[in-house]
Amino acid sequence: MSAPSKNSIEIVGKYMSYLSWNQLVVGYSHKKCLINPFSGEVTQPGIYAIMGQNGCGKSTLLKTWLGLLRPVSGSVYLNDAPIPTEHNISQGIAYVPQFHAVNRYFHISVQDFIKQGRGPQYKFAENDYHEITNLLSEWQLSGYENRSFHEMSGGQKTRVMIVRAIISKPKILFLDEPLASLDICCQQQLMDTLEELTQAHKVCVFIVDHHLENFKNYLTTRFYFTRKHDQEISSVILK
Ligand SMILES: Nc1ncnc2c1ncn2[C@@H]1O[C@H](COP(=O)(O)OP(=O)(O)OP(=O)(O)O)[C@@H](O)[C@H]1O
Repeated sequence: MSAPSKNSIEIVGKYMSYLSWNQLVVGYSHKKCLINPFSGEVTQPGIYAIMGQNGCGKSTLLKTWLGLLRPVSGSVYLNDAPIPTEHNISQGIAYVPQFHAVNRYFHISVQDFIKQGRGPQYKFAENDYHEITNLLSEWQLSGYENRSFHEMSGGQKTRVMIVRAIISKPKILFLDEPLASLDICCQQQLMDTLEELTQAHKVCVFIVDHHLENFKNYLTTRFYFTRKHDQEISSVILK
C-alpha cells in the first residue's frame, strides 16, 4: 500500500501521503491499550474499511487517525502533517460522526449546519445555494432547509451530515457507522457517492461500519481487528 502507483497523486516530485502512522497504539490510557502497535501508509484514493467486532476499537482508531484523540503511543501524519493541528482540519478533512454523537441540543437549521462545511469565512454565492438545494434533493431532504437539525430523525441527521461533508470538498473523508441509520436505498446511494468521490475527485475515504460486508466490491482495503478469545488487545491486519 505504501508503494506509489500510477493512481497516486504526485505533488512536487513525490507521492502524496493521505495518511500514515508509525507504531501506533490507540486507547484511552496506557493501562488500556486496544491494539498492538502497527504502522502503515495510504497513498491512493479509495474506500478503506475498518472492520471488527463490537468494542474492539474501530471508532477509537478512526478518531485517532483523524486527530480527535491522542495516540497512546506512536505517531500519525494526516496530509503529511503531524496530528492534531488546526492546519490539518482546514486542509480538506471531513468527518461524519455517528448521528447520536452530535449534541442533541444543537439548535441550528439544517441549511446553516450544512453551510458550516465550507468553513466560517466562506462567502456563499447563488451557485453555492443551488448546489445545496440539489444535494438536499438528491438526499431526499428537500423542504427541510429551515428545520432545526436536532428535530431530524437519525437517518435524516446522517444524510444532512453527509451533505455537509460533500460540500466541504474534502481530500480525506472519515465516516463512523453512517450505514447503520440509513435505509437500503440510502446505503446504496452513499456507497455510490463514495465511489464517485474516490474516482472523480481522488478523495480518500475511511469508513467504520458493520454493514460493509454487503458492499465488499466497493472496498479498496479492509483493516480488520482480530484477537484471540482470551486476549483484550487486537491486532489490526489487512484483508
Ligand atoms: N471515551 C472513552 N473512554 C474510555 N473508554 C472508552 C471510551 N470510548 C470507548 N471506550 C472503550 O474503548 C473500547 C473500544 O471502543 P470503540 O468505540 O472504539 O469500539 P468499536 O470497535 O467502534 O465498537 P462498536 O462496533 O460497538 O461501535 C470499548 O471497550 C469502549 O468501552
